[in-house]
Amino acid sequence: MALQINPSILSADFSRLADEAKAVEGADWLHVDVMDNHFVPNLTLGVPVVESLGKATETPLDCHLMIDDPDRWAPQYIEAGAGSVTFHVEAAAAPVRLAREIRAKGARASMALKPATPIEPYEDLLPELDMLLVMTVEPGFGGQAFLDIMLPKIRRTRQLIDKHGLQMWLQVDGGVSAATIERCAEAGADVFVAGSAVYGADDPAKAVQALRQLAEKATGTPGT
Ligand SMILES: O=C(CO)[C@H](O)[C@H](O)COP(=O)(O)O
Repeated sequence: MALQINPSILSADFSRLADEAKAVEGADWLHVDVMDNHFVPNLTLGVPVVESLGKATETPLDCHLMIDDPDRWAPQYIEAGAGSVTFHVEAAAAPVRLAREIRAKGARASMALKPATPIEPYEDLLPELDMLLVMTVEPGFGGQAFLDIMLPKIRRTRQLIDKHGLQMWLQVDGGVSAATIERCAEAGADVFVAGSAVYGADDPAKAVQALRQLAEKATGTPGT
């Protein structure tokens, strides 16, 4: 199992996005939170900014669409340079068709679950996905406290992935920090989004390394 740390640009200084992206080169992916002020009560950035970010960094872009109508918008984020696109199952009209379209366009297909959305109804969809994102805060804002009531869902999702013999990744996002990453890793997550824990640190690149070491220690697994 590869362990990956994905800094979330949501916690960066938006007036210096290119520099902030460069500050975490060495991370596995740059997590880009797209919010539309409808699906979540916050507004961040859209396709043109993703396109510019892609030109500013060598780190591949992991775009998390917290938006209504991802069926319509996801292809545009791939064309803008996203290497992985996550849509919310609560917002997608046709999640299977959307996952297939994302893969057909050459990106990794990922589906997210808000905290109150269970994994079990979506077991049969797992083979259509390259990653499943279990939100560990209510989506919309960085800097929230980790919801440890999500740990059983992370465990159950890992069991389903293993039961089906899938190689897909299991991502967690929200409140992931030095204080919580080991519990997430022990529960079976292998991709960790961290916003304030990385960009709130004096040295974001060192914070990425420190988080990676903690996740590796918790699982006894070297990362990528
Ligand atoms: O999706 C998100 C919020 O909806 C962010 O990626 C997440 O909150 C990261 O910030 P932090 O690590 O500070 O919680």
